[in-house]
Amino acid sequence: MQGDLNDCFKAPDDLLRLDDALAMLERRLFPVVATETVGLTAALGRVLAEPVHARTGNPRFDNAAMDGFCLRSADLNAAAPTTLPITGRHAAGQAPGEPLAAGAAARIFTGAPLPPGADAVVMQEDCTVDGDRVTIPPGIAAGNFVRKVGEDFAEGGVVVQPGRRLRPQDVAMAAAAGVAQLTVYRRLKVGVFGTGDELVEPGNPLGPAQIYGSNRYGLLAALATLGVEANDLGHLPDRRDATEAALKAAGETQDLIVTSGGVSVGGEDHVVAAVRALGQVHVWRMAVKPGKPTTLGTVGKAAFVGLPGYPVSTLATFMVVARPVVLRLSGATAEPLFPEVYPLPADFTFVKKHKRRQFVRASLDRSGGSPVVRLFPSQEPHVLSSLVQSDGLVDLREDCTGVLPGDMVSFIPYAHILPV
Ligand SMILES: Nc1nc2c(c(=O)[nH]1)N[C@H]1C(S)=C(S)[C@@H](COP(=O)(O)OP(=O)(O)OC[C@H]3O[C@@H](n4cnc5c(N)ncnc54)[C@H](O)[C@@H]3O)O[C@H]1N2
Ligand code: MOO
Repeated sequence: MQGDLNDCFKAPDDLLRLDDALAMLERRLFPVVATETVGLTAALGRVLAEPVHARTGNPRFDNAAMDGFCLRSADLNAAAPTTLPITGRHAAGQAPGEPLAAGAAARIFTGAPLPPGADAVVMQEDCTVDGDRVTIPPGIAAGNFVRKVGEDFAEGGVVVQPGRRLRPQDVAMAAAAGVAQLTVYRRLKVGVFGTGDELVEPGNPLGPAQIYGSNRYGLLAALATLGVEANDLGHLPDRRDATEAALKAAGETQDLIVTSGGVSVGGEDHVVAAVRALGQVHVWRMAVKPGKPTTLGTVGKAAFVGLPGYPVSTLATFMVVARPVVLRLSGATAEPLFPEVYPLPADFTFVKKHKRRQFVRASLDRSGGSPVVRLFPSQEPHVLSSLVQSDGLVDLREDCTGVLPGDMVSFIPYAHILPV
């Protein structure tokens, strides 16, 4: 194990930097899927392909922000209370009807259109009602507690931009704009393979030297969070012919193929050779830890991402490399390929090799008040507990050579890069 990792630390200069890889993806990847129309209840997580134009403005008309009384502000005394007759009643959903007479007030409820002439609402808690008369305190100006027409968005305007992976608030916005059907990209078809003769399906007995295959399940779950059609294509054995045949078939049915394992330099690592035979390898090996053997290419008509086999390496490289590929191929251009990082003080010491971008697993410790970043004790790529028992990744850039307590480090919560 340590021998493998020592090799990881060599950090030769010819490895592709992550930022260069992301810039390349940004330039070269475009949506590969056609569009379809979905209703609002099916829209969450789908990628919007055409702008949503508002069929109506919001607010659609001037309306009351509070339950109370509407009036003409010009009728009020500037410095003393004003008593006005109550001449009407306006509830939400009712047409405003006749204009409000000069020198009068009307009962009004939240959301009701203001009658013509009224320009202010006073909340009922501030008014004194005596029979059919209401006394209004001084100091009420025009516009008081009035929701003005078009304040939120205008009729005909774009309320949700294409390229957005629709969030609950985007769905609500489309509904508020009166749009029932949205044009979205079809779900990207992503085929997932595990690789390795040692792998056994969870739930089955293990033979000597066998282990449970976990990466496929991690990847299928991670892909599900991106709104794609994730297809479980099973395990590839450590045989070149079988690997090639399975990848070839997937290249005909999938938009993207994601594999884990079999991309390093071992005699049983057949994936890269198979991809070369079937298509092209654009990137093999990156200056990222974990993730050195990460492979990008094409197989038939499908894009290909080969992730390293160690379970932590698989999911970490999914977050920083595969996720951007999925976003771009799905048409999701509204969000950055790499998530926002949060500068936070480190509560650890770490020695890092120069020239290699490194993502370490860490948690936020708030026991002392404001949060500090605490490193998970093991950063070995086979220690899946490091992902399970931590809150996010710390992004240590190529030029960083180490971290001391109190240094500011860039923290990426899993909630941002691998949300449920
Ligand atoms: N001589 C060298 N050896 C290695 C190098 C290197 O540069 N030179 N790189 C090391 C690094 S770093 C990594 S990462 C691994 C990646 O190699 P592979 O992507 O080919 O991964 P495998 O060898 O297939 O598997 C590695 C490890 O992970 C286990 N594994 C694989 N798939 C699964 C799965 N689906 N579920 C659970 N566990 C899985 C596998 O049994 C191995 O233990 O290569 C180093 N070697
Ligand atoms: O460190 Mo490897 O590069 O674990 O993926």
